[in-house]
Amino acid sequence: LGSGARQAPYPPGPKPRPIIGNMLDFPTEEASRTYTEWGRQFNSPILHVESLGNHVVILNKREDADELLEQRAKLYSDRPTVPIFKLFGWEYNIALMPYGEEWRQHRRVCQQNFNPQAAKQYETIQMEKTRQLLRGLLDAPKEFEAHSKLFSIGLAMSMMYGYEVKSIDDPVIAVAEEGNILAARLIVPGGSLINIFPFLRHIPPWVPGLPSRRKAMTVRQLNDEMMRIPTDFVKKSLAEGTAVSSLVTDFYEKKYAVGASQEEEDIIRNVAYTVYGAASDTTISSSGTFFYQMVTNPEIQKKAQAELDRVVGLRRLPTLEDRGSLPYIEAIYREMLRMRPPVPLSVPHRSSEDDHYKGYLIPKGATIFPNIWAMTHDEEVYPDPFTFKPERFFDAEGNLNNDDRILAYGFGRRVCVGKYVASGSMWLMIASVLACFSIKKAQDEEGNEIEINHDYHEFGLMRYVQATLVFSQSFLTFMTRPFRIEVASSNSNVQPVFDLLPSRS
Ligand code: HEM
Repeated sequence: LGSGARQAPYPPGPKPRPIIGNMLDFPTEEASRTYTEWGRQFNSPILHVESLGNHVVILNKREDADELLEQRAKLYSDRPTVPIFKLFGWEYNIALMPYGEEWRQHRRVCQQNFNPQAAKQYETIQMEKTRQLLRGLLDAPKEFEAHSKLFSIGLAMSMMYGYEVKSIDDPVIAVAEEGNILAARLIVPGGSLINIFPFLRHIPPWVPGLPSRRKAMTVRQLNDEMMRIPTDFVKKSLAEGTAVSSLVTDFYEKKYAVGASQEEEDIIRNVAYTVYGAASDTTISSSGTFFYQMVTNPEIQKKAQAELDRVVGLRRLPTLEDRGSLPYIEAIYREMLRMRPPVPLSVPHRSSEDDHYKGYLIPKGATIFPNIWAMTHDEEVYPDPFTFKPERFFDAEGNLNNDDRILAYGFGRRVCVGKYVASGSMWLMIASVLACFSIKKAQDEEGNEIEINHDYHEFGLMRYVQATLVFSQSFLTFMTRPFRIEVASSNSNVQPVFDLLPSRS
């Protein structure tokens, strides 16, 4: 700019302090809510904070996210990255790859394997894992958290590696969990400022809140293990002739038969590794939301069960083929991801050029957070946003409305590439659990319901129902829906639904 020209202002936000700018303003928890509050405070859906040349732009409205991240995707499809990612081994994670040829190649392989048509190949696994979940809930209802974890991680491991996770003590889970916990803590502002302020990596490791070198090394090791263990498993099972079809198995089969380049092999390894991380945590978070919303909304459960009984009947379990005829279950799925998007600030994008929007300057290199949570709690779009109300997805005639874009999956060219697979898994889980169980609060000795804790917590980029505290195990009960048993015993032609479930090994 010439000396006389005035640069367009940055979007509004908290006033920067001298030298450190907004360093102290970055929320350390509940970031999505804080940014929503800022939106009201500064009367702007677009916000800006900055410290030492690191710019962060927050988009609280869907229109702005659509305009920038979708219409102007060319400028907004990069990811913020810092050198320490490499130290962690995160350069293999597709969700974190810079926008460019390498990412494009990986994304293409994802699209080939997870597009709506290809997603159907996972239906058998989705059925199997859902039935294992039902069986687990039936046999050991108090351990429902463990079952839900096993379901989520088991799905990803089966789809990617044909690896059957038998229990949550499986070493593969332990490794992934530790890695995820560390990773999640490190990649959000507040979780670790290092992402926003790369210079912080020069600060001594004993400074609280900063990942130490040791932690970084641990992440790296866990990461390597996460890739190695299941890949070795696939190779071994192919050699032994016990391999089960999966993304990685199918690749090696092809490689051994007709050959494949090292580059292809690396891409498949990275896809499987990324999906394992990307699919597990999001699914755990959503199942937590599901159990929580169902126990707090018994009348919604009843309505859903009435639909299931009417459409599916009592003789069988729902399948993905029923999806089109179960609109209320669909609405529960939409509402679940609206109320509690598992990744409330999405995965940040990065602007690759200076851009001008609505009179503001969005500088090159800015970290862009689409605040999904703010968008799905926008009163103008979703009146009474804090109430769980599947009915909001129906029109006046009682048909599902066309609000089927699930914002929880993000935006633009970086939108969740696994969303069709995720959608199938979530839907099937909801329909199946509700077909078989009524989820209720537990009762104390006097028969009074034990109140559950309503807290959610934000953890890294993720949002969970606070596991042990909230759902302290005995606080939920899973009542098998009695009529199924009754019907079964009064009519010998009807096979009890639970007999259809695999027994627990
Ligand atoms: C309820 C479940 C899920 C939710 C809510 C979710 C959400 C998200 C979000 C918000 C992003 C970032 C989007 C953006 O940058 O704007 C993302 C990226 C991604 N997701 Fe998912 N996800 C889910 C399940 C899955 C599953 C099952 C898979 C794989 C089968 C998957 C694979 C990926 C990958 C590979 C990326 C990186 C995309 C890229 O950077 O190009 N996700 N997901």
